[in-house]
Amino acid sequence: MRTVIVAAGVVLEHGKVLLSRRKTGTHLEGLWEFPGGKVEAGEDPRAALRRELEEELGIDTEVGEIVDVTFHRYEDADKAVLLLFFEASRTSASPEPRAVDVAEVGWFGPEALDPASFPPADVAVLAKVRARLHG
Ligand SMILES: Nc1nc2c([nH]c(=O)n2[C@@H]2O[C@H](COP(=O)(O)OP(=O)(O)OP(=O)(O)O)[C@@H](O)[C@H]2O)c(=O)[nH]1
Repeated sequence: MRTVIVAAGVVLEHGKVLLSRRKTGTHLEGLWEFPGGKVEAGEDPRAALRRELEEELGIDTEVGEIVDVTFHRYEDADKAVLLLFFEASRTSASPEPRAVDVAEVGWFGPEALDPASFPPADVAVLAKVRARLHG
């Protein structure tokens, strides 16, 4: 089984977190997730996250500290993911997020962070993000 490295962003603004929904036809289609994607061979994970946020949501960001690192095996897809969740913030010049290459995008409060709507690999980080939103 191969392991893919994925960089995902925890973008908080005004007590809400930015989430995107996976497109139909992809692995885990329809679920909400922290926007991001695969780190390419030789790519700096923070640079990968900036690139993915630009490609998928059209936003310009600065990537900060690690929020969580998780590992999960998706037996059905015959792949494992090493997920690097980073704090990220929009630069002052950034456009508003829009669904460029995701099904949907939006800002959500803590009550929306129901693990049933997210990939199983996100359970631990969801608890941390919920705590940050309440804090
Ligand atoms: N961006 C993101 N990906 C996540 C999260 N949680 C999680 O399990 N993943 C998994 O990490 C992988 C992200 O890769 P991707 O979005 O670039 O890849 P993909 O579906 O196009 O994969 P494929 O090209 O292998 O079919 C997917 O398997 C996705 O299900 C999350 O919160 N954010």
